[in-house]
Amino acid sequence: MTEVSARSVALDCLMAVTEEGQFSHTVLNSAREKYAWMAPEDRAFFGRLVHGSLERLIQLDWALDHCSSVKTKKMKPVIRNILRLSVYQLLFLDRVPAHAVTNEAVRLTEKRGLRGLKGFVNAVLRRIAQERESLLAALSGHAELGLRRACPAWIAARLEGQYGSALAEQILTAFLAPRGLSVHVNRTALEKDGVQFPEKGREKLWKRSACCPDIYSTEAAEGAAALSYIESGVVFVQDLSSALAVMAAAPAAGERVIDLCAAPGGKSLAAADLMRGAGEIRSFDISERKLALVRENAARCGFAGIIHPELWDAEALKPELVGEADLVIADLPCSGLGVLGGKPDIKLRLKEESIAELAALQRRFLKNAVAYVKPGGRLLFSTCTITEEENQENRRWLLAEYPELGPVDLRDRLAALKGIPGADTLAEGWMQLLPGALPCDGFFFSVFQKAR
Ligand SMILES: C[S@@+](CC[C@H](N)C(=O)[O-])C[C@H]1O[C@@H](n2cnc3c(N)ncnc32)[C@H](O)[C@@H]1O
Repeated sequence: MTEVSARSVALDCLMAVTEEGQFSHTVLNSAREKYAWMAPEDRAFFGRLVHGSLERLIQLDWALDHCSSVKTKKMKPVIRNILRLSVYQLLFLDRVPAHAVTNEAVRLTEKRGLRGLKGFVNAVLRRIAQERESLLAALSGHAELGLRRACPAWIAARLEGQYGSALAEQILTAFLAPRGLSVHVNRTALEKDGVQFPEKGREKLWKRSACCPDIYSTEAAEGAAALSYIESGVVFVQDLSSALAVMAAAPAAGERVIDLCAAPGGKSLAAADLMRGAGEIRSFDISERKLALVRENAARCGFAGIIHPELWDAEALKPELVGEADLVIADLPCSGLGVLGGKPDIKLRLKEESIAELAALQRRFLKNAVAYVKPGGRLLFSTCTITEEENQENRRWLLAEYPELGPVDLRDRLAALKGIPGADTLAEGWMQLLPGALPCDGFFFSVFQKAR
């Protein structure tokens, strides 16, 4: 019975993302809060439905267009989304029998006041259930990479152009793989409070990263195993890629750090931990709402004394900070093509022309970032994307525009990455992490030192 409500919540979330343009993680977080009374498995179920339907949306619409007389574009939004949720279950989830999926979709159609379309919904879903195997075979063997791997054609073409067919396929396949939860251990808290992580008897739930000793991951559904650790600040949620970027910048105890675009605070937290809570981190962001998260995260992890969140536009220079920072972290807004696995709505939302606009925006932020670095200090420039324009081209631009910047050899700092595809550029001070090569997001980092 509660599963009916879970589907109804999933429908509301999917409508908010696809019809109103809201962000999936924001919509899902609010739904999880609002429906905290639901059984954990129902909350996990609506989360799975929304994430999966967005992740596979292109394939779901293709299957619907194949099996319905009315094309998805012409359907009423609520019907389109009821069908998407249902086709996702029919094609990609084994746990719910086809008749139950169809019955629930028909019931939902009636509940949403569209009684007259019950027959249509029923007929389309019955046909998709009947043709399931041939639809899946047609998708997985489709000549177009985008359809084969549930990604807009322009993104697939761009990745093929930049990385070649085999690597583009690897990247897009990795985005579709199930994701566990990755956390960064708060060594400062462990040392101070004598706490052990993972607790005795629960070690088997966690896998320590071979590339970064502070990162652990768990397969446990919805990260339930991690909740109490996160709440007590023993760990914080962080992908391996972000932890590697901060390790590359090597923040040290007592340093003055500026984190230019800090929210929700992941890099600031990792830096504060490597600094063992000693020094100063000015954590700027343009969003007051997101700065509240930095504040919350810092307090929970015991770093309120070192992390100082502040509302500031990275495009505006703070003259009193020019030449003051030992380290500037410029983890900049970007197209987000490296995190499609966790935020699948990016592939539905992003426009190709935004890539050039974002690359230009990054240069405006980087100009100020360079100014804050003191002689002999470091700059970390990173993004969670995998496009040449935003990453390598902006790195080359920095070196050409600011002769006082030089690359930092990162081989010793990230010795565990030796032999990993893409790690050969660490000697030049940068790396493009690609999903599939390592169990992490697609991410770019580059570290520079300013001449003394
Ligand atoms: C990639 S996220 C930063 C992630 C963060 N460094 C972390 O590790 O948790 C980019 C951030 O840039 C912020 N941002 C966007 N435009 C900005 C601006 N003009 N000035 C300052 N921050 C900005 C966004 O609010 C967002 O929080």
